[in-house]
Order: sequence, then C-alpha cells, then structure tokens
Amino acid sequence: MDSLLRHMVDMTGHRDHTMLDISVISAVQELAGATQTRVLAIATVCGQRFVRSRACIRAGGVACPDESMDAGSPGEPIAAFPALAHCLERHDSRAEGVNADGLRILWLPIWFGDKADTCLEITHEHGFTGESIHTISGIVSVYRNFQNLLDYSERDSLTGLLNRKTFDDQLARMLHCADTETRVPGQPERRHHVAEEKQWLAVVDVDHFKGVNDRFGHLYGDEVLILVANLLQSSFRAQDRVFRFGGEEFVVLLRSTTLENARRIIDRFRTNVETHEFPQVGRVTVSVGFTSIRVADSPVVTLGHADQALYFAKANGRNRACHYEELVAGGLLQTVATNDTAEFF
Ligand SMILES: Nc1nc2c(ncn2[C@@H]2O[C@H](COP(=O)(O)OP(=O)(O)OP(=O)(O)O)[C@@H](O)[C@H]2O)c(=O)[nH]1
Repeated sequence: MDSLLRHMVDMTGHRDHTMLDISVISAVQELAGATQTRVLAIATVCGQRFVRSRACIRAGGVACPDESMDAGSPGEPIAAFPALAHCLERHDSRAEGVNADGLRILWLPIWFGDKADTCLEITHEHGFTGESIHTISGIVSVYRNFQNLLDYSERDSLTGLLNRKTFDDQLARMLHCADTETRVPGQPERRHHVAEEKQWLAVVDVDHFKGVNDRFGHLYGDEVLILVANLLQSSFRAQDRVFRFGGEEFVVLLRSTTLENARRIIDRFRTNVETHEFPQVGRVTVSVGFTSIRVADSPVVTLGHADQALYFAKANGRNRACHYEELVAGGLLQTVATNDTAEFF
C-alpha cells in the first residue's frame, strides 16, 4: 500500500503530460510486476487510426519518453493491434491479447466521452489477475482525471486547440530539436541532408474576420473559428502542434520537414479553408506567414518573423502563404536589429 500511495503522490505532483506519462507507467510497471508498460498515443490521420508509443518502461529499466520512432511518422497502423482496434470500435474499457513471444498484453484505452487518444499497454509474463486489473484500473482512473485537468488548463475553451500559455514550452522543446542550423564553434558543419529538415512556425489569420462578425453575428463568427480549428487539425500532422493565440489568430509548429513540404502542407491547409463551405457564411479565406525556427532566435523573434510574413500576405492580396526567409532574400522584407529577447520594429 505504501508503494501505491508513493506512486499516487508522484503522479498527482506533475503539471506536464510527459512527466505524468512517465509516472503512470512507473507505477503500473511496479505494482503489476509487468515485463513492459507503454503509453500509446492513438491518432487519426486521413481517416486512418495509427498507434505510436509515447513512453515506455521495461523490466529492470527506467521509464522514459519513447523516441524510437521517426518524428515524422504517425506510428503503426491500428491493424497491427487487432484486439485494441476491436476494443476501440466497441468503446470497451479493455482488451487482452498474446504477443508473438507468448506474453500476455492488456490494453486500457483512456476514454474521454467517445474519444480515446491515449491507451496504456501492459505486457506480463503470466497474465493478469482480477486483483491486479483492479489496482491498475484505479491508477488509470487517477491518470485519466489528471490528464483531463492538464488538458483543461492547456486548451482554448472555444476550439479545443492548445492555448497561448503552452506555446513557449512547446516551442522551447522544438527549438531544442532544431539544432540542425546551429553551427557549434569548433565542430564540423552538419551534412547537407540533415540540414534540409527544419522546424517551422506558421501564423494563420482569418481574412476580413471582422466582416464575418458584422454581417452574420458573433455566434457564426465563433462557428467559423471552430471550423478553421478543425481544418487546422485535419490538415497538419499528428506530431505538429496547433494553437489558438486568441481572436482569429492561430499558430502552428511544424516538426522536422523540408521547406518544400512545409510549403505544401501549409498551402494544402489554406486551400482546404478556401474550398470549405462554411454554413451561412459561405467562403472564408486565411493568410499565413511562416518561418524556420532557429535555436539562436528567441520565441519573440521567431514569432515576429512569421508575423512580418503574415502582414506581407495581408497587404498583398490575402488568401496566400508567405515565407519570411524568401521575402527577405527577395528584398521584399527587411531583417531588423535584434537583441536576445526582443526585436525592434
Ligand atoms: N466571433 C468572434 N470574434 C472574435 C473573437 N475574438 C476576436 N474576434 C473579432 O475578430 C475581429 C478581428 O478583426 P481585425 O483584427 O480588424 O481583422 P480582420 O477583419 O480579420 O481583417 P484582416 O486580418 O486585415 O484580414 C474583431 O472584430 C474581433 O472582435 C472570438 O472569439 N469570436
């Protein structure tokens, strides 16, 4: 019981999804005497479900985020997990199976209403007793409640997207990965194919949104924001991050991709909005400014660059996506003097 309480205290002490994942699998692994415990993320991409391991602990090891899969991959198709797929179809609370090594596996989806985008997977040599399932289910309930609380504080209430408060932390994580552009003094330059993939920040703004509110009222304006948020989520990849910054402004962080891909993904989203039939309102368009994320730049500077490109898009016809570095290279935008934390316009 001491150990259960210790794990509960640990789980409820975190204000971060990654640390919460780590503490829940540590607790389940020890209390169930499991061979392996994982947190699986379940994402739907183009109507297909994918499963990706987010955190993992193996017998005798320590729990850590699972970075074994390529950051650009949505994961394995759900078909590789037939028992889990069946369980999700039926909205069941758990599924059991046996892997190729004869080990027993228990899947526990974390349901929020009719959606489960997280699942615990516990592998055990001898299977699960009623008592161990009871203990694990209790831990899962605490995990679910805490995930719910974290989501509530991190998400915008109108659209369900991540809010401004979480942006700096998410960007810092991405900047940490974006070391492909930094040249460490005394170290050799990185190879070309590595440098091609970058992280990107895009600022998206609905065109003439004031006109939507003025003509159709705030309720229809809100509906447009919700639909644009849905289009953002379906147009970008599961590993990208989409935020609502307030009003009709959204920000997207795109992970590890080339300029051509970033341009294509952003333009696909812009076209998805342009061709969407918004109830009552009809046609809506968006303008986008985007820039690569450099470790050397502060969040304020990176956002400033994307904003400059957005203003250029607004001033030059709207319903278009503009790339900051390209505008600067073409002499259409000026770079401005910066210090460490602010940029002077
Ligand atoms: N319905 C609704 N409107 C909002 C919300 N937040 C901000 N707005 C409105 O969004 C409008 C933004 O208008 P502007 O910043 O003038 O820009 P715009 O009309 O989109 O024009 P451009 O950006 O230049 O294309 C204002 O009328 C705000 O009142 C919200 O949550 N819901």
